[in-house]
Amino acid sequence: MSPRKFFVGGNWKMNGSKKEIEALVDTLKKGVQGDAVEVVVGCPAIYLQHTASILPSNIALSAQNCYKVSKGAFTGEISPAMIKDIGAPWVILGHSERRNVFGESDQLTADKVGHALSEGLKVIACIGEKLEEREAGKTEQVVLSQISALKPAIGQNWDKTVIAYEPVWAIGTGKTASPEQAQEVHAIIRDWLKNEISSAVSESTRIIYGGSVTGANAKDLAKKPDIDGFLVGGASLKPEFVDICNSNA
Ligand SMILES: O=C(COP(=O)(O)O)NO
Repeated sequence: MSPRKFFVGGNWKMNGSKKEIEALVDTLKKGVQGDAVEVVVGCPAIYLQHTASILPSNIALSAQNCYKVSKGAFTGEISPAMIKDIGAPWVILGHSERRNVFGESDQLTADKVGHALSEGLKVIACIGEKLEEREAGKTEQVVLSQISALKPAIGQNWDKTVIAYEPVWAIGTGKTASPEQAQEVHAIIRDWLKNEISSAVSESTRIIYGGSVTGANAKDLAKKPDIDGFLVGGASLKPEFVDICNSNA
């Protein structure tokens, strides 16, 4: 079990409607009591303002992406300033779908992370290897390369950053990393934080797991000492998300 405050993020991705979000928030209101767990929900940008208006105070709102500057001729993009303006304190950045579907590089991800933090947002920064990289024995090399690229952007803002380890081969596939597989990589990340940043940052930074987390497998994953919570996709749209939020109890 982790000594850090448990953190569960829901990543709704490109799903939902005003009606569906209202129903989901109602379920969360009834199931997620108090603030023993830090719960954050990431909704599509178009619904951020509406969701901000109906979320209870113990659940925080996150955007799923943003650009690397505050304003300008970037059609279709949103900025950290806009996300803050509508009352969302968090943003998810570097998700594997941004990297692999939309071609976002380590550098662009770092630029976005640095700008979002400089604008006062808190960041869930995602890293994770592809199946072929794991099968080639490159998991540690890939994951540490990705987090190293974020180091200058995060700077002194590790207290506003959560690291999400999301193996690409586990996202949306139903093939969850085993607790042992996830713990092994989380421990590698924790060691990197200690050696590259500081012991204090290593001890305090939440490292959360994402990739086919469900109400059924969350408890076993949560028992591992370096798994500090989850970033949940599909299951965050279902009532079982409440079970995942309560999985470290
Ligand atoms: O992308 C994910 C995980 O998605 P799933 O839970 O659907 O595998 N989190 O950001």
